[in-house]
Amino acid sequence: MSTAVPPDPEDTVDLDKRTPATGSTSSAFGAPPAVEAVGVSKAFGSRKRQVVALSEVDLRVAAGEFVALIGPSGCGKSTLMRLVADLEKPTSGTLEVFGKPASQARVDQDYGIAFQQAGLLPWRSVAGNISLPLELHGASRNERKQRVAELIELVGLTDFAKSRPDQLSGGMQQRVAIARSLAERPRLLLMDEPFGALDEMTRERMQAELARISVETGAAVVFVTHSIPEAVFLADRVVVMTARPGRITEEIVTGIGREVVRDQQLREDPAFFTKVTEVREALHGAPVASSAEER
Ligand SMILES: Nc1ncnc2c1ncn2[C@@H]1O[C@H](COP(=O)(O)OP(=O)(O)OP(=O)(O)O)[C@@H](O)[C@H]1O
Repeated sequence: MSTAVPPDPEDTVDLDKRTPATGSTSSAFGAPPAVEAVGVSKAFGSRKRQVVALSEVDLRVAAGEFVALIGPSGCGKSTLMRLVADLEKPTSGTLEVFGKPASQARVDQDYGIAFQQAGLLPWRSVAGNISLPLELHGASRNERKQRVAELIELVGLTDFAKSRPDQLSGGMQQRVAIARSLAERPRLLLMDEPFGALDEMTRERMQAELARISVETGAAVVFVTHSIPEAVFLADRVVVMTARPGRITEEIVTGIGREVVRDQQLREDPAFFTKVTEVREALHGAPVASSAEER
C-alpha cells in the first residue's frame, strides 16, 4: 500500500497499526463537527399511514472526516442525507452542520451535493455547468473563470471544458457533478450513491479520484453506498444502518488513514479484506460459526 505524503516505505501496511481515522467524536483544534445529528427521527405520512424512516439517529462527522453510510434499501440513508442538506426537516431531534442549524448551513452554502443522477444542465457545457453555482451566488467573471479552470483540472476534464453533457460518458458526467459540488469550496460534501449507475471499472476509477479530491480539498464527506468494498475503500468510518425503522447499529473505523493512497494495491491488501468482512458481518449479522457457538 502506498501513501501520498510522505511515501510509505512498506509495500503492505498493517491497517491496525496505522494512524487511526479522524475519529468519531471530535475535530482537530476543537472545530465544530461537520455534521452532528442527535436523536434525529423522521416520520412520513399521516398518523394512520405513518412510515418511520429514521429513529433516534445520533451521528457525528468530524471536520475533514470521510464517513460512508451503508444499509439495506429503505433504511433511511437518503432521508438522513436530505435532513443534513435541509431538504427535509426532522420530526424530532437536532441536526447541526458546522455548529449551525442545517437551515443556516444551507443559506451559507457550507456543503456541496452530488447525488446518483449527475443532474447536469444538458444545454450547458462542462465549464458552464461547473460555473452555475458561482454565477448564482454572484462571483465575478474573473473569479468564475479561474475557479472553473481549477476544478476542471482537478477532475481531469481539461480537454472537455466545452463539451456538452451528452458528449460525455457517465463517469465523466459524474466528475462534472463532483466538480460543480466543489465549486464554492464547501467544507462538507454530501454524496448519495454518486457512482451507483457506473460500470465497475469506471466506478473504481471514480472512487480513487474522489479519495484524492477529498484529501486535496480537506472536505468532510458523507457518502451513501450499497457497496461494502466501496465504503471501506473510501471511508475513515463506515456507519451501518438497519431498516424499519432506520437506525444506526454499528460504526466501523477502517483504520485506513487519509494519507493512504486509495489504489489497486489497497483493494488487494489482506487487511482491506478483513475490514470488508467486518462491515459485511455488521450488515448481515454475526458469522454463522460464531452464532452457532452462542447457541
Ligand atoms: N417523501 C417521502 N414520503 C413518504 N415516505 C418516504 C419519503 N421519502 C422516503 N420515504 C420512506 O422512508 C423510508 C426510507 O427511505 P430512503 O429513501 O431514505 O431509504 P434508503 O435507505 O435511501 O433506500 P435506498 O437504499 O433504496 O435508496 C422508505 O420506507 C421510504 O419509502
